[in-house]
Amino acid sequence: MLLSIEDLTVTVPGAARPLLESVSLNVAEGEVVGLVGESGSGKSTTAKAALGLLPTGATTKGTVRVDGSDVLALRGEQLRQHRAATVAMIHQDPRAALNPVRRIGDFLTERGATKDEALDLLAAVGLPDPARHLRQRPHELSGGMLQRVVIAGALASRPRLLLADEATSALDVTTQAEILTQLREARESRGAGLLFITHDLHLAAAYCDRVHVMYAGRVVEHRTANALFTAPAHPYTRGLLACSPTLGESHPLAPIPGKPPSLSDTFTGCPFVERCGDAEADCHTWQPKAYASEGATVECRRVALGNLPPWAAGWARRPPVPRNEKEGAGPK
Ligand SMILES: Nc1ncnc2c1ncn2[C@@H]1O[C@H](COP(=O)(O)OP(=O)(O)OP(=O)(O)O)[C@@H](O)[C@H]1O
Repeated sequence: MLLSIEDLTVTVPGAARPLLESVSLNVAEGEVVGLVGESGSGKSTTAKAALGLLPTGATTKGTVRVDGSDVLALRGEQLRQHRAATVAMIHQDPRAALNPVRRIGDFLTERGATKDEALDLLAAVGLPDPARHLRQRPHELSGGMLQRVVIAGALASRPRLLLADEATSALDVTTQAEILTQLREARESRGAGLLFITHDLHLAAAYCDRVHVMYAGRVVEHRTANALFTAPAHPYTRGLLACSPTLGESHPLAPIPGKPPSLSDTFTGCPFVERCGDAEADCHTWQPKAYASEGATVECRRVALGNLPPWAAGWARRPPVPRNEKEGAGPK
């Protein structure tokens, strides 16, 4: 497995609850894995953990392995090498990644590309005039072109794992589609894995092989993209689908009531209970844990009990079992 995050909990001083709690997530070679959720759910913190980049003063439990290396144990030169060569992160704002006074060519060669490779990379990400772009500075290119440059820069070091954090969210839909295609091709031709972070569940479902849904620092559902889209099991996933518009389908948008919790909010039971239209009294005291069935996991007491709301009936053909506990240790 290229990226393997096991039961990761990240706590920072001053926060009433962990930033991440019991997060488990894998990305295999050549795979595109999605990470979705509202703002503050912990998506970026999860991706940064793969870079060994955690908030100052953070304490951790659990493991993060990339290509076999125990990332949280890397220090000094090993950590620098890991960030420079094994993993590459692409952010939403390309201008933040580029030095405004340096030429595009310098940006690529600083990342290990020769001049010929830099030309090939710019062509590979769909830029029209690579030779000219090499001599240009960031202010001479549009936002969409700069994002392609940043992707070329991420590929220059031939990383094993690409982390795309809302990498296409600021772009118009045509440019977004082209960049997603370039990322997929880059991944296929290089056998890299891609962790794709977005707040757009429809985009994740269309683009990824598997999707993790995060809420309040936890992975509340993990399924194949198709299963997540056609038969969401967690009420939060269903809420995300119901409040995002789709082309060609007319359905009234139904926002999820309430707000995502902040780091000062603590929970006595399921973190989603206050916003959940399907909650029962016991959900207020139910300690969340992941239940697994047929390669998927979900953290919902009703699903764990088999007491499914009608819309989640497609979830499991056999009773789910707790992922982290012995079979039989069922929910309250
Ligand atoms: N360095 C830090 N120190 C303290 N808290 C942090 C730090 N970085 C992130 N957080 C907090 O951790 C929580 C998760 O943040 P994170 O950026 O991972 O969420 P996200 O899902 O990526 O959100 P967004 O979509 O807005 O980027 C938030 O409440 C955030 O304020």
